Amino acid sequence: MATAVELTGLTFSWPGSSPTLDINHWQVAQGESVLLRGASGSGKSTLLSLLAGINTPQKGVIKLFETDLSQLSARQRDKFRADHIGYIFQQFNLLPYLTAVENVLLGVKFSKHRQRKLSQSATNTATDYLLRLGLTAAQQQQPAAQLSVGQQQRVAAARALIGGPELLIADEPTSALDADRRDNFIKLLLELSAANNTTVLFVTHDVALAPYFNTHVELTEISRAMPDAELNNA
Ligand SMILES: Nc1ncnc2c1ncn2[C@@H]1O[C@H](COP(=O)(O)OP(=O)(O)OP(=O)(O)O)[C@@H](O)[C@H]1O
Repeated sequence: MATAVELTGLTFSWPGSSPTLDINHWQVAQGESVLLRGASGSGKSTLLSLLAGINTPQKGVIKLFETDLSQLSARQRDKFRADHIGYIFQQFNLLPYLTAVENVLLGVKFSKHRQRKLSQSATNTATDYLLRLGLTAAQQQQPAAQLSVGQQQRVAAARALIGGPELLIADEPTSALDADRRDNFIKLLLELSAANNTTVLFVTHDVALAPYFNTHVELTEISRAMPDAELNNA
């Protein structure tokens, strides 16, 4: 099976700190759905930011679908991210004055590659995803700032999924959802991902989500670094 993610000899430190991550080797196969767990402060979001090319490691190689990110300029990394990665951030990063639909459309706006993968118009896809995620037609036309936190979370998911990115990175995307909505959300997210052969890396503290994923990884299993005090009892 083709490899989606491959990390080799990777270390990353924030300025003035001991290494947050020290990963000898880790790989994820294409189409796999990975649940990534770890204590608070252990470096999960840091790892995701490296995979998305937002930060770069001091040492080591990050390959995504055979592309070595270190060989790309910052601009090329931005393009690579826009084309191939859907990212659901912990804080969603929606534009507050744009409507829910307009926010979702941002997911394909900067990528011809993702536009070409749409099977219907971008707007129809956006409204279809939002409807399936439980936002009414009226809610879809509201500015993001007027939506509840749980609704914003689902808008962020639709934006990440539109245009079938090869890799979906999700950082605690269910924290604001109640149990019913969370289960529907995760099922739909994985269903849409599987339909597009999207590889999923999903960070959560919620153990109830474990059965939905085919691979479970604890950050300390792949990274030797033991950063700050919060890890002492991990
Ligand atoms: N922008 C930053 N600048 C400096 N240090 C940072 C920055 N972001 C994170 N860190 C540090 O890196 C370490 C790992 O943080 P990170 O956010 O990756 O952990 P996490 O596992 O995602 O935590 P949580 O589960 O609480 O979200 C922490 O010690 C944190 O203080």
